[in-house]
Order: sequence, then C-alpha cells, then structure tokens
Amino acid sequence: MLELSNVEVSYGGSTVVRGVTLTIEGTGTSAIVGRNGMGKSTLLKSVIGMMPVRSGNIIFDGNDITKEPSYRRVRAGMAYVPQGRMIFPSLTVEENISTGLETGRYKSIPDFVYEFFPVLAEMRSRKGGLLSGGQQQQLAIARALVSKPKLLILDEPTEGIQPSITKEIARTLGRLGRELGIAILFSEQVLSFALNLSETLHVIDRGRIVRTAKCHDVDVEDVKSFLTI
Ligand SMILES: Nc1ncnc2c1ncn2[C@@H]1O[C@H](COP(=O)(O)OP(=O)(O)OP(=O)(O)O)[C@@H](O)[C@H]1O
Repeated sequence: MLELSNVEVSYGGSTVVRGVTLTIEGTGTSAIVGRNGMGKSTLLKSVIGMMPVRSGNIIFDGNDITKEPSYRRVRAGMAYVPQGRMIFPSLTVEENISTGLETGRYKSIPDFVYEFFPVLAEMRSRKGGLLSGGQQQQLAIARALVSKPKLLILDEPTEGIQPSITKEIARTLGRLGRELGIAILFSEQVLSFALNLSETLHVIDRGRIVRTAKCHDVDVEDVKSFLTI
C-alpha cells in the first residue's frame, strides 16, 4: 500500500531523514520506534505531505505521490493524527469531528465513529478543550476516520496520556484495523505500546531505519538499546 524508497528530508541544510526505504502492507499495523529527535515526526510528515522530500519516492496505492500536496493524499486515502493531537479547543466534540467531513466521503458523522468511541458520543456537545488528553486523542482519531482512510497515520499517540488509557486506545486502534480494514502506521517511543498494537516494528536511529522485524520475533533487548540514552 505504501512504499518509501530512499526518502531524505531536510530542514535547511540539516538532513534528518536519511535514505529511508520501507514498505507498509495494505492491512495490519506498523510502528516506527525511536528516541526523541530521531526523525519519526519528520518522516511521517513527509508521508502525509507536510514536509517535502529532498530525494526519494513515495508510492501510495500504486501511484507516485512524492510531489502531491497533503489534501490530495487525504483524498487518495491517507489520514493523519498529528503529535499533540491538534484538536480545536473552542469547538465541540461534534464540530471537531465534522471538520474531517470536508473531504466529502460522508455527509454527516457516520454511526460507527461513536460506536468505536462511546465516550465521544456522551460528550458530543462538550468543548474539545475540556476533554482529557486521552479523550482528545480519541477525538483526533475520530476526526481522521471520517475521511474514510485506507491508511491511518498517527504520530506518537501515547504522548502525554495515562497508561491505563493508552491500553484502551491500543485496543480500539486494533479493532479499527481489523473491523474496518484500515492499515495503521504510527510512531512511538513506548515500546510496550508499539509491541502490543503492531505486527511490524521499524526502529529509526538518527534518521535511518536500523531494524525491521515482525513483532512476534523481535529482539526486545536489541530494540531497547536504541530507545535508551
Ligand atoms: N521545524 C524544524 N526546523 C529545524 N529542525 C527541526 C524542525 N523540526 C524538527 N527538527 C529537528 O529534526 C530532528 C528530528 O525531529 P523529529 O521531530 O522528526 O524527531 P522525532 O523522532 O519525532 O522526535 P520527537 O519524539 O521529539 O517528536 C531533530 O533533531 C529536530 O531538532
């Protein structure tokens, strides 16, 4: 579904993603793990089109989208949940989710969104800024779902969220993948969350993918050595 070949991304003269090549299958869940500042967010931003690539190619669903603007990537079936969630604090839950309807896949919020996130149904009239971190994360995922994505991209979904809630989010994301057939690609620093949710693990270190493994036979100690300072 998604193929990155030799992707390089720079801020000015400083290259932070260095020759990344990876493939994401049409179903299933893949994690990119790495320490702070290793290039996870920058890599995901280049996939959704918020950062231009300096060289390399991105193929999505058989089409070269390397030069396509973000809105076309969303139309083609990608959705993105940014780090820090970026919900609109002064809009209600329902209004926040409705901003995702602009792609036109659904005319109104489909029922399945509230079925996956019942807490959002209870709070649909509450302002987004009054929600807890975990509820805001669910809101950001719900907003991404109404564009009917084939690939859901999440940047550090556990950041700033209590462990008990991250377990619930992992369960819900797993269900979304299985029941709606959405492929999931996310970045993470919390290895337990990544192993719990994903089938394939990629380790990023100083802008390079240094390990790729199926989660069931990953060498956990080896991966941990890239996550600790
Ligand atoms: N807007 C920017 N301008 C210049 N350098 C940047 C910018 N954003 C990120 N960087 C640098 O690029 C490198 C990779 O950052 P990036 O945010 O992609 O890492 P990350 O692995 O997602 O880390 P984090 O967990 O902190 O988000 C870091 O050295 C960072 O300082």
